[in-house]
Amino acid sequence: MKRFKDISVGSKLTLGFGLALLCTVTVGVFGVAQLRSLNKVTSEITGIWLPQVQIVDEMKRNLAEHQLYATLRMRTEDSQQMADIDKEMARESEEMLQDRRAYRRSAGSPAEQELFDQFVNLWTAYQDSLSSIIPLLDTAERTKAANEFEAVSLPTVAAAAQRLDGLLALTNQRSTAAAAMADRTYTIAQRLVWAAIAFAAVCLGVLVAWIRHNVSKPILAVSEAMHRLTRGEHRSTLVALRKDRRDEVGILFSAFSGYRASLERSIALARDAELERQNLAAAAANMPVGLCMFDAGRRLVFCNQAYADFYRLPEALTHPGSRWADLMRFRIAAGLYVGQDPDRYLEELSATIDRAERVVSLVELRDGRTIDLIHQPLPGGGWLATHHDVTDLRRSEARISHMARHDGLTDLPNRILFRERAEDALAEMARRDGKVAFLCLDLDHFKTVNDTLGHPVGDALLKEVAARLKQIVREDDTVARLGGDEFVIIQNGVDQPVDATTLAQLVIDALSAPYIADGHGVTVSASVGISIAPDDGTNADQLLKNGDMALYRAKAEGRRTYRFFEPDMDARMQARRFLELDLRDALGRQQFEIYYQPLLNLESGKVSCFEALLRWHHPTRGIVSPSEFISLAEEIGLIVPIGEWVIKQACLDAASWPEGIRVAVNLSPTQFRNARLLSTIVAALDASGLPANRLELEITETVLLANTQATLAMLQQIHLLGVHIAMDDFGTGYSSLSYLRSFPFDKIKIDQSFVKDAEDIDSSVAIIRAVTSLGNSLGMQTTAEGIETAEQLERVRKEGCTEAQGFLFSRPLPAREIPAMLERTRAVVAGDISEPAPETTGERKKERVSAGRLDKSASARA
Ligand SMILES: Nc1nc2c(ncn2[C@@H]2O[C@@H]3COP(=O)(O)O[C@H]4[C@@H](O)[C@H](n5cnc6c(=O)[nH]c(N)nc65)O[C@@H]4COP(=O)(O)O[C@H]3[C@H]2O)c(=O)[nH]1
Repeated sequence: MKRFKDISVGSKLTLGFGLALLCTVTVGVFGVAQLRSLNKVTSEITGIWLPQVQIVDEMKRNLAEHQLYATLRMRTEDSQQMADIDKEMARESEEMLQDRRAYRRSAGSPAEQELFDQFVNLWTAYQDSLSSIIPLLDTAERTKAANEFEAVSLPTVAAAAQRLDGLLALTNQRSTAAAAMADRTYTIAQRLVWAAIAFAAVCLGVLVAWIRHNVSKPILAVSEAMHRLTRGEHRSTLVALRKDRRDEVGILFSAFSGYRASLERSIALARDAELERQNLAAAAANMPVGLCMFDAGRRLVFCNQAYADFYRLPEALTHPGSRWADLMRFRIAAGLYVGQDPDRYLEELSATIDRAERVVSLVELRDGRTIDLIHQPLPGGGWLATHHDVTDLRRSEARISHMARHDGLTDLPNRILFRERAEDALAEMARRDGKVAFLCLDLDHFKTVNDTLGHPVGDALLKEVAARLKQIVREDDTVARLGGDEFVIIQNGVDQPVDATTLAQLVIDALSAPYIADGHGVTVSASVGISIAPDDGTNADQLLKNGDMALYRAKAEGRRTYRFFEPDMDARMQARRFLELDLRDALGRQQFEIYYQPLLNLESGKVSCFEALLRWHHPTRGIVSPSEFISLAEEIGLIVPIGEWVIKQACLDAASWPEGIRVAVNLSPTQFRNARLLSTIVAALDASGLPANRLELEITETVLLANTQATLAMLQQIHLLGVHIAMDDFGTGYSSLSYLRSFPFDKIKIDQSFVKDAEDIDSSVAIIRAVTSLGNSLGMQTTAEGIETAEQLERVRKEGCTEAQGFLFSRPLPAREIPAMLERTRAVVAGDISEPAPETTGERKKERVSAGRLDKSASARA
């Protein structure tokens, strides 16, 4: 059901008026009824009672006059008078008759009727008495007549008059009652009218009050709120108003609320738009891009500060309305225009504006700046132009372009520019029917330098290498760095292969000279692989690949040298890749075995140690020498797990040997840098039960290259366990005697190349002597490697070596051959054997490769 407040104001007013009307009509109808009965009473009074009273009064007068005439008639004797009186009496009688008839027509109540009837009877009796008396007057019986008149007529008249009085009294009584009733009816009617007036007044009052409260006031409030809205006070406008009404006022409220909400939205939108406009204006004003807008009349609409600053415009020219032509003339006059013909320039610009086309152009200013100009025509005429100072950007682009094509460290061309230059060189070669040599080179042991001395030293070294290379090559040649220590030289105009070898040797010599890199003295050498176009290839990729293979060969064949590409190298590289795949599975397939070679203590004449030398039983190739796979294992990161296996297995084997015989295990630099090394050694000793002092670790000088605190700390920790540390291959690497002082080695192993040369080369003998004397003074054992003959043994013994190792005593053999090796060594010491042990089955001639623990080529001494 609808709530009252939800009924519309119109309906409420209609309802109110209806109710008021109903009440008023009811009261009015009642009042009219009262007035009607009043009218009836009044009619009765005037129409009935008053005439009756008049009739009765008339009858009373007629009766009295008739009685008077009758009395006179009794007394007169004059005949004339008698006749007149008779006439009058007849008239009176006639009038009486008329009155009686009139009265009878308006007969009243039964009591009145009865009285009237009594009166009529008495009148009739009176008339009758007179009728009998009057004739007596003319006779002598006048006295009798008089008596009779007094005795009968007069009392009858009196009685009749009495009846008339009674009748009059009754009539008066009824008319008085009717008057009283009329009076009452009038009072009621009057009260009803007043009540109706009062009710109408109250209704009107209530209506007015209601309208004031419920219509006028809200309308006023809405009007006031509208005024406040107009004044901008739109926040608290309708707080006092009821908003739950559903009538016209409610609709007005909600319309107002809707209007206010929409106004608020509009205001918010306008505020946002204004904020946006301000932001845009601020952005436009502060953006680093010069911005200007001209109208169709070529007058300035807007320009920002950057635009004014770009062209150093005076303030007067930056105001809206400034003419485009003035601005341009100012810019030309200020010397910012580069061309020769300013007028023509202006004409061209003007034509561009007329064409209303979007134009993007780069404008070079006389002061060196470059402006990126975008001219954008606007729909209504005019145009918007952005002026972007791209000077720095262009420089950056040039720099980025340089960086994209040059190596960041050395500033040499990188792979991208190398490829471009290679293509140019090959194209030129094709035109001139000449040759181009690709010299691929890298540094020998650069990785070791990097790993041990740190990257800053490595970087400094590479920079110096780049500088030296640039000095060597001709201007039209290209030196590029392809990554790491990988360089390539494109040598143009090669007539003969010797031109390439000359350059290669120059490179090797230049790069092998000592360096001071980041404060460290470093010596490296370089290897070079040469491929020559068009014989070895006609595109850069092929030539590079072939040059790399030649480089690999140069490194494999001793480093610090150069090699030309040969067609079969590809096949060898393939073989190496297969070897790598096999090596990855070798440990899991238990294809490794440790061979041992005895070391003889020259003072006691007994075997003091066996060196553990790893062998790989390859399923198809037979026994593979470590010189073939250790460097590969280093490269592919397998040396750590393989080395751990060797330490564990060697300790286990040695634990079963006679007391006092140690086992020596080779450690590659990579293994030594592994943090797990110490725990591996401890675990191997624990597992085998081998005393720590029966384990010897052989490290090369490269481990000590870095000579960092971490390296020395690791050595100390291993040494503290009781493990012996030997410096292996001494003399082949950097041969810095200072390394011997940096750590208390237990043993120095003099490389076998010195032993071999000792017979012919005095310097080798001198070196052996110097090392043994140094070892003696530092309390270190000195072991001569590679003893193959009794003479060599005698020589090293004479030079003071304390230990000897070589084929004379035994070749490296499996662990099960230990007793046989001990037997043979005793025979050698006793002088029963003076020839080197024969080569065993499957053992191949060892290749001297210079990587990892195999770094002991004779060439390294050079
Ligand atoms: N011509 C000649 N050679 C002799 C003579 N006496 C010993 N040799 C050879 O000289 C090498 C001595 O080992 P190395 O200098 O530590 O040189 C080792 C060592 O640096 C490395 N190597 C061997 N086993 C391992 C290993 O388990 N771990 C690591 N990291 N390197 C190993 O491989 C190198 C080569 O090992 P092998 O081929 O076994 O070669 C052995 C041995 O067979 C001799 O009188 N004449």
